[in-house]
Amino acid sequence: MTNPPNIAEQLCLLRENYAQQLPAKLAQLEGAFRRHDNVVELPQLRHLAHSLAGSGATFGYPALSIAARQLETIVDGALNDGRPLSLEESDSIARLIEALDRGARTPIAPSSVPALPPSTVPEAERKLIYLVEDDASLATDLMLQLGHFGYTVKIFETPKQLLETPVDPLLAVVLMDIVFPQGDLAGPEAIIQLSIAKQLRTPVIFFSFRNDLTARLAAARAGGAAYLVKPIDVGTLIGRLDDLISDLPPEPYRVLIVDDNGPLATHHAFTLQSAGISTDIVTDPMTILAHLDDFKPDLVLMDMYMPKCTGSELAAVIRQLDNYVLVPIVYLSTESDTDRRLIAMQLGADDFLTKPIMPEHLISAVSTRLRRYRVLRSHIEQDSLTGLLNHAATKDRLTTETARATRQQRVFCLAALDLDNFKNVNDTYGHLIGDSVLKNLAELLKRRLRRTDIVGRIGGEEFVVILPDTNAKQAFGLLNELREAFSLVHQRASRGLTFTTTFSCGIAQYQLGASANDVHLHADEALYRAKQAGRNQVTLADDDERQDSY
Ligand SMILES: Nc1nc2c(ncn2[C@@H]2O[C@H](COP(=O)(O)OP(=O)(O)OP(=O)(O)O)[C@@H](O)[C@H]2O)c(=O)[nH]1
Repeated sequence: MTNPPNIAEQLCLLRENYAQQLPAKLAQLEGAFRRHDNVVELPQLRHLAHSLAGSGATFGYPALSIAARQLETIVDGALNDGRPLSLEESDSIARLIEALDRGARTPIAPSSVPALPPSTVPEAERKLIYLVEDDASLATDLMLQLGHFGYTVKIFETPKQLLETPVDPLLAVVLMDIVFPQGDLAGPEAIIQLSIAKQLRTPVIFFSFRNDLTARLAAARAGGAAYLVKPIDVGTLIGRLDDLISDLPPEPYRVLIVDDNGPLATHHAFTLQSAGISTDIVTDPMTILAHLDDFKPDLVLMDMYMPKCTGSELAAVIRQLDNYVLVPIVYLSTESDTDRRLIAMQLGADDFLTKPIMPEHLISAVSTRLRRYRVLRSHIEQDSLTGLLNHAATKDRLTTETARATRQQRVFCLAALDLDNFKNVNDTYGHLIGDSVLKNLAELLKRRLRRTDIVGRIGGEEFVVILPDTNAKQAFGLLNELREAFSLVHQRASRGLTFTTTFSCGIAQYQLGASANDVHLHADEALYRAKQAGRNQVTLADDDERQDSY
């Protein structure tokens, strides 16, 4: 998300620019009216009136907007009948032009833009965990295990040590044992003290070999967010941590604004950005396909009438694209004619918002639709076991990434991962334990990769990772690190037994002109070679191997 430094100032600047350009726009409209006997001028007159009707109120000229809208309706009538303006209509327009002039001289104060939500510490930085555990070997083991998933763990041997340490602002969670040499409930007692003394707000997970009601009650009274019984299953712990840290700022919503009126589009963009929504603007509708691919909007906010093509035509085009069949398309228009609205909606749009619109109304209307869309999309795209993208969604993302790389001459890598001898895991420990291995790998990939990386589960024990703007050498280093980390994760079987397992990986770097299928095929071939060479390794596709040696 790119928020401008001061949105209120930027909006003020837009208003000033608009005010400066207004006399010229009115003169242009008057000129077009003077030549109205020439029927060719009428569309131009309507266009100018339409533009003023849509933008006037947004920039503080509501009276001008109303007059322009009336003028547009009159010209529209004549144009629809294919005739020149009648004498009566010309008189009305002359009066409306006077009203436009008056409206231009009486701007109203701008409505305030909602303040930005309070900033949160970025996700990448909120991975610090305090672990309070007197068994040094258990503490070290847990620290290493959590480290594989990208968490930083600080160990305290006693609750007293924790009480004496200033709380780090980046602290995400406290992991607290219950029993210490100092007392059978020393852990929860220390947390109560800490909460009072330092107003600890961080969630606490208690863990213990004790599984009795007294211990659990003490943990609950100390405000524990979860209770785990030793031996701790890392997968379960990671799941709890994820639940607790899920108040992290979600990926910002993305709104694509399509409007040939640049200042108006910018105004809407600033309004939405003030609510933390990321925006992209299209002023030339003919460039929309590239914007869709690059920006991947969660909603398209569209003007109805633009030169070159109308909003409805554009909506119909968007609906032809498989990836955008569901994305909400909302018109932001001065159109009030119900029939025309209905026709426009039939071509694929979801709703109409009427211009001018108050900033808070725009934000609220757009946010509701964005939330609904994200929930719907996650149901359709997620693999239910791991929460990663499913096969179809991953394929879509790969196609999109390939198109983007081709167009922008960028690089990306595709990594194909497959668990080694997974059938043995299922046969030895059972299908449920196999499932938890799959979940653990998914967690590791989610936690250790960038937000911009795309992770999907495309088959039973097959995963892929798309790494945008990453070359083969970088991808090799990264996946090899993940391979090693995963091989060290203690997978928990029944009766406290643990085992380790590995994956093999093939990586292909996108080569200019290649298709999504080509890239996938090359990654699969490299994966096959990794399996043939003994498993638990990362192999590059032939082409990439020749380009660099490692
Ligand atoms: N637990 C679990 N197992 C699954 C799932 N989907 C597929 N599998 C199992 O994954 C195993 C895949 O086995 P194979 O394709 O023979 O490969 P492998 O044993 O992993 O051996 P290599 O790939 O050659 O290293 C089969 O036993 C499948 O039953 C799932 O959702 N859960």
